[in-house]
Amino acid sequence: MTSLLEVSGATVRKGERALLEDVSLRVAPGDFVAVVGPNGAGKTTLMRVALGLQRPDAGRVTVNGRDVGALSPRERAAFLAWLPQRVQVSEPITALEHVAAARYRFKESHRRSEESALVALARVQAEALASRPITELSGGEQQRVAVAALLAQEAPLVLLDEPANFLDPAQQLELYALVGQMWRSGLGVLCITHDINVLAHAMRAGSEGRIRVLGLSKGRVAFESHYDAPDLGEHLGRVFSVRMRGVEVENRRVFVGMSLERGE
Ligand SMILES: Nc1ncnc2c1ncn2[C@@H]1O[C@H](COP(=O)(O)OP(=O)(O)OP(=O)(O)O)[C@@H](O)[C@H]1O
Repeated sequence: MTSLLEVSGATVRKGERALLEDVSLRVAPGDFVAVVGPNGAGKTTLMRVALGLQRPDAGRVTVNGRDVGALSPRERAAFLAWLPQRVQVSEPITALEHVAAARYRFKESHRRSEESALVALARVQAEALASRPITELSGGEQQRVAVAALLAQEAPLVLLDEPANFLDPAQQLELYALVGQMWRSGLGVLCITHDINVLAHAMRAGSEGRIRVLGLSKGRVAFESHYDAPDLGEHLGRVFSVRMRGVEVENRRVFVGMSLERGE
């Protein structure tokens, strides 16, 4: 399948420093690409570059074959939907209005947008939140509404920037289970996280090998692998400067970090 999103040799500099150096990746519908790396590795910079919010100093980003910078917001919204760490809404609009607004690229009546928004809210079991002001929802409820907005946008690729960062374990699990459903329904997922274990909630036994993992360190690609690769723990350990071991828990592979000293 063609890669709808292609980042080729992206480099971002701030003064003498390279925040991103020659990073490439491709995401097609049905792909799941996880970008992992420690704080400051350049993950969010890569996300901003992929979304066209930051122009790389070198390299290129294309969406459906066109330079991302040449796309209007409406055109870009037809291909890429973005789930940030936290919903940024200062106006007390309702959850329904928020989700309906994600359909702005469609030329349709307000009523039609709201009908589609209700369907999207129902898909994430959040119909009961429809008339609640979004500013009054808990972090987990807001992220569920944000996932409904992603669905309502009907874009073939979703970009997630550590969307579970502020959520408790139960809410994290729920959010990534939803992401897994979206992936299985055929969407392409580019997911940035410093905690690889959240991905275990998105996959089903047997699908680990389909999750590509790109490790970033100091702005560079440190490794490219798959979730089921035997040496993934070693790769992760190297970029996070710990020892990492993959262990099976209830048929899922998770990674446990241990200090370097105790192993030596
Ligand atoms: N506008 C900026 N000016 C200068 N340095 C910046 C700017 N934005 C980011 N940086 C630096 O670039 C590096 C990469 O930042 P980035 O936010 O992409 O990392 P990250 O991997 O997403 O980190 P985290 O996991 O902490 O969110 C960091 O060292 C950061 O301090």
